[in-house]
Amino acid sequence: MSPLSLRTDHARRTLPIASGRVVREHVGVLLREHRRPLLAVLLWHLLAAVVGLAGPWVIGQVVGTVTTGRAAITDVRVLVGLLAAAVLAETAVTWVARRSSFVLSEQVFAQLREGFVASAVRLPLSTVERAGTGDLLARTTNDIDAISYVIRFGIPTVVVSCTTVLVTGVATVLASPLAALPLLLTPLVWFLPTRRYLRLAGPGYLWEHATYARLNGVAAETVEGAATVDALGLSAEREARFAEAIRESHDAERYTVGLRLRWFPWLEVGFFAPVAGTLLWGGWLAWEGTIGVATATAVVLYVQRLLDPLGELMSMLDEIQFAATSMSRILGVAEVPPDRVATGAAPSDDRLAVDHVRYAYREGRDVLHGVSLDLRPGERLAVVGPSGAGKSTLGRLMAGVDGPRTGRITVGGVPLVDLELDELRGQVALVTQEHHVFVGTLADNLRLPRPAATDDELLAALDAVDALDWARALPEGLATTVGSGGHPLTEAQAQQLALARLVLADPHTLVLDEATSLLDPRAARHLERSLGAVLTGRTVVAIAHRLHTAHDADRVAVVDGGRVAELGSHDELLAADGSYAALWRSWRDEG
Ligand SMILES: Nc1ncnc2c1ncn2[C@@H]1O[C@H](COP(=O)(O)OP(=O)(O)OP(=O)(O)O)[C@@H](O)[C@H]1O
Repeated sequence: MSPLSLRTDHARRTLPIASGRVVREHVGVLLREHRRPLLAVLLWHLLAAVVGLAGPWVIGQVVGTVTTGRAAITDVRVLVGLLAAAVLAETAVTWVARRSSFVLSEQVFAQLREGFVASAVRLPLSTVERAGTGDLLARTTNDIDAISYVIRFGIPTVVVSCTTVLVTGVATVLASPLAALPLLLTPLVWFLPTRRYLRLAGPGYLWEHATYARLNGVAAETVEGAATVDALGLSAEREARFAEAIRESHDAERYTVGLRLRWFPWLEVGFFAPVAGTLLWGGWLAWEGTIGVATATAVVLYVQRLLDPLGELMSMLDEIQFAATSMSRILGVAEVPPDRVATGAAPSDDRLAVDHVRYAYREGRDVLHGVSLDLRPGERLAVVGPSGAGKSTLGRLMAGVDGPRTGRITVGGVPLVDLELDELRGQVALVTQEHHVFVGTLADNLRLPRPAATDDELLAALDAVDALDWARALPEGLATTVGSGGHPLTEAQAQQLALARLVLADPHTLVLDEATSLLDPRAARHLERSLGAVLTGRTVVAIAHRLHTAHDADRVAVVDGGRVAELGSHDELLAADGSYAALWRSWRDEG
């Protein structure tokens, strides 16, 4: 497979990538929004470039005066004084110009980063899961870094270089159009190689970025699953994955380095040809007497002065090309369509209803085939069935994590996906085995669902889940920093923290997805007591993998092959003698 078709393959698997037109439009909007400061920056740099012209002109005068052989020492002194003043003025104006462009760059960068963070946190969970965390991580780190470099150093460099090149170029031509002719060599040498480079570099850099995303994904997965890697002896497998991801990055980098290696020599030729040209050509013109020595000297110095900014401009062009692909990845995050649009409709009651729901993770492959279920407020419904039947998928849909492909899941008559997320979480919540403790105080962690909760309410929520004792025993109580790097919490404590958050969110319906199955039995019993307190008075859907949960439930739904095969109370289903009765008998006999 060619590098570029590989790149396209990568792009399909990752989050969207904005088109070049979207990137250009966004840059246009940014420039328009910062029009005034940008104009000020341009004027300062223009002034710096004009002041900078004085130096070569004065040197030209010194050379011209000295070569006449009749120079008075006072004339030379005056010129040297002028030169010193020109250098001082250039330094001062350049300092002000650079400072103003740095301030502008920081403002633009902050705006871009805030926009990205806002889009990233709004991403639908299903999209992040499908794309993998590596891609999002790479966009948050590598891409933001690339853009930050270009905005912080690129904008100032481009502005300085363009104005210097423009002003110096015009001054050179004004000094002597004839002597400035070798300047034309530069565009002649650069045109074709630069066009080719720009055509290939964009896709090449996109490919490179995609391989970084893959590498990040493998690294993040390995760190997150370090305990599993260790327990199952998966180091060799992880190493092989790393090696493959690194090889892919290496191939991508080789490709883009190859592009640069073929482009750079032409840049070098384009730099030095006009200097050598003006030196020879200007020298000959002065020798012939067509122009004066002072003019020839000034033209050669001007052309030489063009070299640095041109060099910086060209190397920035490469960085800009790299950052433009980063920008298309950053802006691409905002192109993910929302998976829900709040309509403002308010549920009329607490009834959750599933109506002919179909759902597919991959197009054309439904895993739920027209599921309908009506929950009775306050009941406990156990969902049982063989592995892969669609229980967890149904649970996610009933909690509004994903929207159905067709059909409706409503609460009080309003589809879950029509509710604001905050509103939804006050109606129905999913309880899983995954309980993230965020870095912050215990109080911060508890207040996530209800930022306005008082300390007393937090303590009451902890008490409700039997967690008050250990929470009080923490070094600083509610103010103790927990989460990565903070005071360590046990797995059971982290789960209780999540349950206390649920008490504060106070949804009327809970979907439990095997919430206690991974804990050791003692912790599980303790946690079940805490859970029991949270469940009281709420409608509960328990995705059950132990049948005794089903036995205790008001009703049992047997899901098989993405359909509700049986629905009724434990006794009714036993009497019906269907698949539930068979499952129950085999479980009881095993027990
Ligand atoms: N993220 C996903 N991407 C693609 N397919 C998925 C995904 N999650 C689940 N599936 C598929 O959907 C089907 C239903 O899976 P689901 O996890 O809902 O079943 P389950 O009844 O909860 O199984 P288990 O009891 O083993 O957890 C399975 O065929 C599964 O392979």
